[in-house]
Amino acid sequence: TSYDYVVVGGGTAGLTVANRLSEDKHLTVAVIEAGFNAEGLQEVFVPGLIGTGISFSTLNWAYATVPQANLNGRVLTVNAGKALGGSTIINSMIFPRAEKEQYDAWGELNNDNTWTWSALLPFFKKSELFTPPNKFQTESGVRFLASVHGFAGRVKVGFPNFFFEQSALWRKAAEGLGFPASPDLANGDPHAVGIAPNSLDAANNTRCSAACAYYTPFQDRPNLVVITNATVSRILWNNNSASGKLTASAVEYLIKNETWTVGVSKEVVLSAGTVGSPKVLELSGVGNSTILKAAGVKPVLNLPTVGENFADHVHSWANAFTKITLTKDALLLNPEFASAQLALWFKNRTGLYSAAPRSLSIAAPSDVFTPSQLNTLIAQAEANLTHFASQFANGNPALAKGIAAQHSIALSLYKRNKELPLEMNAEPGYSGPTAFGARPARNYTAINSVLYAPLSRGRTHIVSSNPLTPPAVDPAYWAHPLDIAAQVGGIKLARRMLVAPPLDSIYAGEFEPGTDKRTDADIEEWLRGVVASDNHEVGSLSMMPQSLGGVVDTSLRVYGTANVRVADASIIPFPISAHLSSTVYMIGERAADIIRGGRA
Ligand SMILES: Cc1cc2nc3c(=O)[nH]c(=O)nc-3n(C[C@H](O)[C@H](O)[C@H](O)COP(=O)(O)OP(=O)(O)OC[C@H]3O[C@@H](n4cnc5c(N)ncnc54)[C@H](O)[C@@H]3O)c2cc1C
Repeated sequence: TSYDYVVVGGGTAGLTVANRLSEDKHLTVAVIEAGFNAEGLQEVFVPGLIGTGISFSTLNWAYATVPQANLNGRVLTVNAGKALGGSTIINSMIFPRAEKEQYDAWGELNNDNTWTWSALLPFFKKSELFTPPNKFQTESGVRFLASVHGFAGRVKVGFPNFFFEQSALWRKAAEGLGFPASPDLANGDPHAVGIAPNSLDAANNTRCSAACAYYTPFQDRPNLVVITNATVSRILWNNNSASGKLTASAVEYLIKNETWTVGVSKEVVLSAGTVGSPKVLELSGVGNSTILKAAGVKPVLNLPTVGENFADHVHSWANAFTKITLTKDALLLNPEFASAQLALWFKNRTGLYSAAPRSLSIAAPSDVFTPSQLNTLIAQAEANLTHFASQFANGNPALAKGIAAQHSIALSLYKRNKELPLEMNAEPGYSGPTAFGARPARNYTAINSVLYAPLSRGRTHIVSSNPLTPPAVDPAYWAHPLDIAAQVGGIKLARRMLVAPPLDSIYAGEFEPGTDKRTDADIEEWLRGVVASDNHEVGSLSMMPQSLGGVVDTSLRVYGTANVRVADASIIPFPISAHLSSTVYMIGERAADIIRGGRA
């Protein structure tokens, strides 16, 4: 069999592209997905069951990193969904957007004004089916701007039916510390505090994943075929291409141990995610020839930056005991209460399980550093710019220029107080590194502090020609001093928040990092032992000019190939100040529009 388009990976962007291409009845589209359709599992569709059941065990690639040199040699886990719908099956459903300036910087890096906030906003809207807040939600603090949302798209976006009291106290505390109240965290100006929209079907309070949005309602389309439980091993190439460029002719995949192939008459779209997509390219012979040969793969096209420029957000926390008893901890502390709440959710879609997180704020440098600290940090980063850019580029001179260009943009945004280094979000219950049984059995308030603008860059590469062998993922966390300073600053800001009025009214003492961690050095040392991936990996097949070490052009086509494009988080050139899924849907919409010649 042969299809016009074969999409590798039925995740966030993959299903978006497949859906939009198959709107044209004359096109045939196949999606090949390693996981299964998990839409019917309650741990998937009930918002408050995020992370429970088999979410994190089975529906998860759980990529292990190589030991992290700057984090005491620890091996961390980068989670990524393995199911139809990809990471939107297991993610936290938080659905804001990054700041305008960062999308504009994609255009600046690529000298292409079709990749800017204003050019991309229509594609954000196209993906979205937004339900405005009802009276209860508005009274509970939800605010929104109709002008930035889409009302006829596919991904259902709305707000939960339950709001924790401590989250409201935290939002007021953040406002007291100078964060503006956000009119809408998807408006491109997220230096503010507010309640983020969720990828949630407001009509019945269920998760809306990429499968819910772009597959389930369209599964009867005769020209759309989805093959699940099928792991793509490689792209097969046509030897005598007229264009002189590498041309995909088929895609090979494994079901159990059996090998299958499917023909491609137009294009392959790689949507296997930031770790999965470079893996498939490398297994297909496209990448750094030295790395491929070492893994036992015959090089077909030397494109040395495949898998490089990898970056991820870094998660940390500060938490305190709280006087409030209606927290997420109550569900763990009291199983009977938890059963009653779950029954309540099934009965009328309310209660603690109806709430996906979360109230959040995005901090600017001025919230984290004093002016003199910031000046010193920026001066040091500028002085060492070429040093770090070439260190992170793994010996590739073009990529060194690309990373230097990314760092210059980030630092100039830092100077204008426009780079947003940290997300601070309030967790109405424990969030931190200590397991349930190992911490005091109490109620908590936690502030997650997530490094959003890391300058560190790492890589992901295959180590074997066996498609079932996981790649070596090296995010190189904390390889840049500004990243460390920002993350330490985030913990100090989280501590200030925990005791700021009116949140101080429920404060019952700090648990973590703990009052013995007093100096910056104490905090830094503690963080090295506990920080985690925020599962927001980007950049491994970056959209940048080839002269800057990019892998895809602004049509998302892999350099040197005639008919292979990439649509997923791997094309995002540098980390952005938001949870990623809304941006990845936008990329999927844009990719389909480009493929259909802007006629969609
Ligand atoms: C635990 C967690 C929490 C998160 N929380 C949030 C959040 O609250 N809000 C938010 O906006 N973002 C969140 N994110 C991030 C966001 O969900 C992802 O960045 C985004 O969904 C990635 O989209 P993608 O299309 O790049 O990849 P994915 O959606 O991961 O899709 C890749 C797909 O390819 C498949 N695949 C991979 N390799 C192969 C292969 N060889 N053959 C066949 N199929 C393959 C995978 O199984 C998967 O279905 C979270 C992510 C995780 C993991």
